[in-house]
Amino acid sequence: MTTSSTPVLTIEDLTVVYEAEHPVTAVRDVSLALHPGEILGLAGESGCGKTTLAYAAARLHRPPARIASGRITFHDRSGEDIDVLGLDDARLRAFRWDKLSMVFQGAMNSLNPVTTVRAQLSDTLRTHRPELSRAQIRERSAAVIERVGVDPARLSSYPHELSGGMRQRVMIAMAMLLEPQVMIMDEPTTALDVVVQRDILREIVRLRDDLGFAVVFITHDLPLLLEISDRIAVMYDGEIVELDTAARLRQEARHPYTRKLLGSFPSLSGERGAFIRTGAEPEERS
Ligand SMILES: Nc1ncnc2c1ncn2[C@@H]1O[C@H](COP(=O)(O)OP(=O)(O)OP(=O)(O)O)[C@@H](O)[C@H]1O
Repeated sequence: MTTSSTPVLTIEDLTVVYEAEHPVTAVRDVSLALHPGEILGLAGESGCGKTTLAYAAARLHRPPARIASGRITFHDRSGEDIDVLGLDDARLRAFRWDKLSMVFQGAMNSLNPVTTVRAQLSDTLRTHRPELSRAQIRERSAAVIERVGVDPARLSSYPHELSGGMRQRVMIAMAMLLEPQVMIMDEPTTALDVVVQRDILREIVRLRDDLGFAVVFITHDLPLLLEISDRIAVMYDGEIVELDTAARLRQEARHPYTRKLLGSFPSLSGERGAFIRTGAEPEERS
């Protein structure tokens, strides 16, 4: 997918510290530009700071995490530049889900167990789109649930009546509901079995193609990340040490850590997208 030159989100010199007894600088001077419609993969070993960066970008970090310095700017399609770190609580609530949304690992468990899928979707729509009529809310809820491959009859279901895969799809529908320009996905399918993961990932790529939102995608599955990402940022000890297209990283990774990371997957010469397009299993992807 080609990317336009004006980013949708820019992160500049972001530093995030956990103010524990021994403070940990989990994200160090990170700068990043996310372009409209691109899938940016975030790779790196456990503990390198991926989740901290993702949470901070959505301003979802909680104490002891503190943003020590940096700027996050959302370049809205309306032309307005939004200073994300400067938003007050009310504006932040309006910003989240609407402009930028998140799907985290296990997000499916954050669905409210005592309300139906329909009620959860319509609550969000009523809050953020008060101008919509009841009929429009019903229509939109059915359309979004269908888009993520769930039968709209399921709108009347409670979360416990759905499989894990379906619940995670509902969370993706929630994240897409207001047509945000950026979605941050941290291990969105990790808790699911491989076949369901593949179906959902294929769906995410297709939806991105249709709707044009940008995605920051975090997974430990490097082969998968290489296939679905337009560019990959490699993090090491809180810093982004390399950022390039998946193809170029495969051929000419400069940083020793990236080479080590790629070297640990000897069969990574497969054509990008084969897994998503054909559903080939990892061992067939050589
Ligand atoms: N609540 C916390 N208090 C103190 N340190 C923390 C806290 N949460 C995370 N850290 C530290 O911050 C660093 C980055 O953690 P983070 O979870 O962002 O890494 P990650 O790359 O997402 O790891 P994983 O891939 O395992 O999810 C690690 O050193 C971790 O120990």
